[in-house]
Amino acid sequence: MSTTLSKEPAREPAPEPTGAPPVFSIRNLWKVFGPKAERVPGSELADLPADELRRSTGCTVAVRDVSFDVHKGEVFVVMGLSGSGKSTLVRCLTRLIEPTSGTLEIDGEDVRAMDKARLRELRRHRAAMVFQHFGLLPHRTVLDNVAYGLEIQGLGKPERRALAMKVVTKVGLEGMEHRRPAQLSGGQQQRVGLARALAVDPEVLLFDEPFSALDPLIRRDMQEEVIRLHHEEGRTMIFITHDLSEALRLGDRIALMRDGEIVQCGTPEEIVAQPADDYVRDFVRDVPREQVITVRTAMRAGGCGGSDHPGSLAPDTIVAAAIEIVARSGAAACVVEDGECLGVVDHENLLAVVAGIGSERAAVS
Ligand SMILES: Nc1ncnc2c1ncn2[C@@H]1O[C@H](COP(=O)(O)OP(=O)(O)OP(=O)(O)O)[C@@H](O)[C@H]1O
Repeated sequence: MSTTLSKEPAREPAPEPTGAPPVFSIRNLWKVFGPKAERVPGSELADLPADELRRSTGCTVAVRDVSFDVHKGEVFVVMGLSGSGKSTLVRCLTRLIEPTSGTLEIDGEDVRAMDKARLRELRRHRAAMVFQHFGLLPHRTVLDNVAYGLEIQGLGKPERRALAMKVVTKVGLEGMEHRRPAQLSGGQQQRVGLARALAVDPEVLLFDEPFSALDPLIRRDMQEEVIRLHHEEGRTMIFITHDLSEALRLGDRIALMRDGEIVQCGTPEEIVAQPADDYVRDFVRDVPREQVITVRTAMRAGGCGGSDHPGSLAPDTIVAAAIEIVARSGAAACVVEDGECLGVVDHENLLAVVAGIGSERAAVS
């Protein structure tokens, strides 16, 4: 799998959990499709190979005993190959697909116990979904498509149009608000889909492979748009993709799925530097490691012993940037945080990252 990444510096880390309940908290979640699905989770049937289970019971395990939290302000990416269970998992979060077993909370509230009205409220106000096929209404203008969710909420025409116009501007569609969807490019239509989800000001945005139908340049544009919006608003986002470079670019954390299970959940750096097993290792094999791994992982821990800290790199500096600095100065550089020297990087540590030697042993804090 070949991967290209931007040469942007390492992204700001996601906010640390504050002790507030996670936005989403998922424990031992299963989704089994088929007759009498509820007998499968946790039973011997669940251990059968997928083909055999299907033959003997007519059931398919799409999500298998999955647990994770999504924290406020985080971009959480669910990644995996086709059929690994990404869409099913994310649709279970708002019960667009009914989970078979497990617990599921949003802000500490039990989603599985919600009645129809509460669920509608959840989907409309709290967790809005942006789909790959944008589902725009063809006879409505851009503005009225964006205002659609507000109309459902019962907002009057002038208010909803004013609000929608603000969001249209935010996603860069100003001047196109009176066009109809057919008069827009695919990328512009996707922006309308994004604006429509943003207009209801949801606590969480759920993206289901929203950009996979777009050509690579427009796709890149939209990824940057999402990063920009996230920086501006700090909104919690859950993003499905099967594209590794998209996951690495967007995710604060990535859950990598295989056959319905999460095989590893961690920061892009953890996944690239410390793959949990051979499957993940193979998945990330072609990632340009120097653009994901930081000097915090690459450094030889322990202060330099001096006080002027030559080079003085922040711990989240990516190795690619550190290589340039060390190569220019011809000397080792210190990794410094709050005036304290955490360690030193030199040619040898930095080259080891590029070569994929040793960093799996290093701790990623
Ligand atoms: N309604 C359904 N009935 C039976 N099996 C289903 C149903 N929906 C999904 N599946 C199966 O569940 C598994 C996971 O599917 P899912 O669509 O969640 O995967 P995905 O990772 O999102 O794939 P893709 O990237 O192709 O969309 C697959 O084996 C799929 O065939």
